[in-house]
Amino acid sequence: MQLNKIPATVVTGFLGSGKTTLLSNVLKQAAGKRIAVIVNEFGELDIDADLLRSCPLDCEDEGANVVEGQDGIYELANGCICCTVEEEFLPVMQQLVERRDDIDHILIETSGLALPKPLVQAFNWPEIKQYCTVDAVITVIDGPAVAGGRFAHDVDKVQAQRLADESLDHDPSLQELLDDQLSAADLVIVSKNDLLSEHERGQVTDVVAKRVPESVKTSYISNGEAPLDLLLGIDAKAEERIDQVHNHHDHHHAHGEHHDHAHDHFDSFVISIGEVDSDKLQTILKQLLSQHAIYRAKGFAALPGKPMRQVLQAVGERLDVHFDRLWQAEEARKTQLVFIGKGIDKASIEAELLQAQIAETA
Ligand SMILES: Nc1nc2c(ncn2[C@@H]2O[C@H](COP(=O)(O)OP(=O)(O)OP(=O)(O)O)[C@@H](O)[C@H]2O)c(=O)[nH]1
Repeated sequence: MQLNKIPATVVTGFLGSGKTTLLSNVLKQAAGKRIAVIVNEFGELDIDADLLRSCPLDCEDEGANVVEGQDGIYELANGCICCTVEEEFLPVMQQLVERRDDIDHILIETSGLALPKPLVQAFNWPEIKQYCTVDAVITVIDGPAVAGGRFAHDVDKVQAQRLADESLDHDPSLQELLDDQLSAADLVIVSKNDLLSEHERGQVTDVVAKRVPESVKTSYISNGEAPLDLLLGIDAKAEERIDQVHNHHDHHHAHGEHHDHAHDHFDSFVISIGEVDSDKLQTILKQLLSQHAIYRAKGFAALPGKPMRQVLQAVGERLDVHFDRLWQAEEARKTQLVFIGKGIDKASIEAELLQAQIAETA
């Protein structure tokens, strides 16, 4: 009898495209399923794992059983999973394989700068292949960003002309990442459908159609809300044909040589300051987002006298802010934000943000 392999779903997509939002919805819906989650972050702070763990106030506690031990969420922070397959990903997969009787499904969120191919190829390593299969590579793309020509300059001529003047948006490495992340897709999820007009939806459809075969389904979703049977149980066995998928970055990975990888050209740092004035912080952040090539900023803010922690999420120039949960007794109340971008300077960004810090009173 053939051994039932554990299905693993690889969720990939650029910084801020909506991967964590999608995962968190899967976990909410997957009642009774025992799911192990591997979250990989490019920055040094594992904010996504923290967000997936944090239970909102209205949490009804009826979602998936995230598998026991390390609470089932494995964090691979500080690096890109596609470059640390052997050192970081494989050992975690080996741990999961040992616990295979307790696991129904594995969900893997790659960092926004990761290429899915090397990760999927790792499923052909004998230690993994015997017990696991890639159920699907799900590529999440940010609908409004793609329609706005942020990645692909074939969106439309007027946009392309406008973008030609904006160095922030005119970045060929982003197009390569989009191509490479889409080339491995078994399912394409276009996120932020709520922000798309009919015309923009058509633009996104055109961009996707040029990059994936017709057999690959595309779904438009809002706030990660997709039915579970759309996302899980696709049974694509993606590892079996991943070697045929062509990537811009193939040669960099071919001989374990990662030095000129696309994401080497991105800067990432964490800024940690004290309690802040929220309005001031948001004003400063918005200014920074419009002036610098910051692709992603996210983290938490501590506000004086507020028992709740504030989450800040910036994607491109859009900033979302909400309170997610109470600060816990053992946590230091501080404001911590990770920045990922190009040519961005930690000292100058920190100096700006410090203007929002509340002076400590003795
Ligand atoms: N309006 C809207 N916002 C969304 C949607 N999906 C995600 N967002 C927001 O987009 C931001 C980024 O979402 P995440 O789910 O954290 O994106 P991610 O791909 O996990 O980001 P990284 O892990 O940093 O690459 C957050 O502020 C989300 O609330 C959506 O469908 N509609």
